[in-house]
Amino acid sequence: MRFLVTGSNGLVGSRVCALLEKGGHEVVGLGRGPRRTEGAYRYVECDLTRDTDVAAALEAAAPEVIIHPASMTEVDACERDPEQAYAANVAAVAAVGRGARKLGAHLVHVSTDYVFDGDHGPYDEQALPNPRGVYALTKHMGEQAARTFVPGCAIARTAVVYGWPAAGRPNFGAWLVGAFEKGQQVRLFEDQFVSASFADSVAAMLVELGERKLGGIWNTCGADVVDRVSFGRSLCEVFGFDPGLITPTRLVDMKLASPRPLRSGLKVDKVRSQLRTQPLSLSESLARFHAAWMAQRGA
Ligand SMILES: NC(=O)C1=CN([C@@H]2O[C@H](COP(=O)(O)OP(=O)(O)OC[C@H]3O[C@@H](n4cnc5c(N)ncnc54)[C@H](OP(=O)(O)O)[C@@H]3O)[C@@H](O)[C@H]2O)C=CC1
Ligand SMILES: Cc1cn([C@H]2C[C@H](O)[C@@H](COP(=O)(O)OP(=O)(O)O[C@H]3O[C@@H](C)C(=O)[C@@H](O)[C@H]3O)O2)c(=O)[nH]c1=O
Repeated sequence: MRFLVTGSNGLVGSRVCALLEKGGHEVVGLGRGPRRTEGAYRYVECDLTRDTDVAAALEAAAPEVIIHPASMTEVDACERDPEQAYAANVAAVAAVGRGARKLGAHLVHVSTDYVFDGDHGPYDEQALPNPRGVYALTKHMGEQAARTFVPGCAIARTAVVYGWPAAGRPNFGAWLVGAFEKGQQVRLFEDQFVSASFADSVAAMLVELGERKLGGIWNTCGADVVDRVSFGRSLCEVFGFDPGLITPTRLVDMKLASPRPLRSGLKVDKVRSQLRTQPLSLSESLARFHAAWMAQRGA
């Protein structure tokens, strides 16, 4: 099948491209600026906030399926720059959706657990979003934009994605490993509960949604809901780092620009029962994360 993947320089997009290539699919990766990932798949430079460029790139690639992870993902930067956040997380989705509609392509749109307020998580696919903060609001609007142009699209919500090697912005897991390796103290939120997700596993679920052209909402994330301190301590155990480097703190004490959901987390019963790709437990995810880290160090 012919796939087009946006955000191919990013964490999720790079994994999706690699997996599709491995699966024998024809892949076009779309990214902003020069290519920053390996692989034999075709790379096309495209700023998704430029409607006419998006239309032209999609038409030229003529994909059967589009997987759309590209997004402005720095939560606090979105809060400070709503114009940019709207352009990347809403208008760009509309542009991709319009192109998909014109081509009759299936669309797998990638979204987030942050569409929920985090008052009563974990959430299943039926739960009603109540976004707080600019990143969350724009991601929620992005979901509506995708559904407006491609009613049969898949909305794949994921959460706290981490992986090695880190592509795109520094991810939570890679950031922790970097700090612990240097013996640096980190302050971790003890009161935010999340479905942390291993990037390769998320990519595998997105690929299955694309290959099977499934529509509707899907929680494509890790199987366990965990607070950030427990995640850090589990990571220390698997990697052999000192858990004493973790100072538990409350999210509110970090005085971040954007609000974040506290009791978040996504339920994975639907994915478990309907996808062949099964969500990974935290311990399996961390074991794979560690293996990838060791492999890159040549160990
Ligand atoms: N990472 C996480 O913890 C989570 C992510 N998600 C969602 O998953 C998806 C993938 O995230 P992830 O891979 O981790 O994020 P990354 O930040 O690693 O990748 C996002 C990519 O989108 C690209 N991009 C942003 N704006 C544009 C634009 N205007 N034109 C073209 N490309 C653009 C970025 O390009 P550039 O490199 O040039 O900036 C980057 O390569 C996103 O939709 C995100 O909302 C959901 C929950 C958690
Ligand atoms: C989690 C955490 C982060 N930090 C720092 C690291 C980093 O500089 C900054 C933000 O961290 P994170 O990126 O992990 O947190 P955050 O930006 O909230 O992560 C979110 O990203 C978006 C894309 C999503 O969709 C969400 O699911 C979620 O993964 O705060 C701490 O100091 N302590 C902590 O406990």
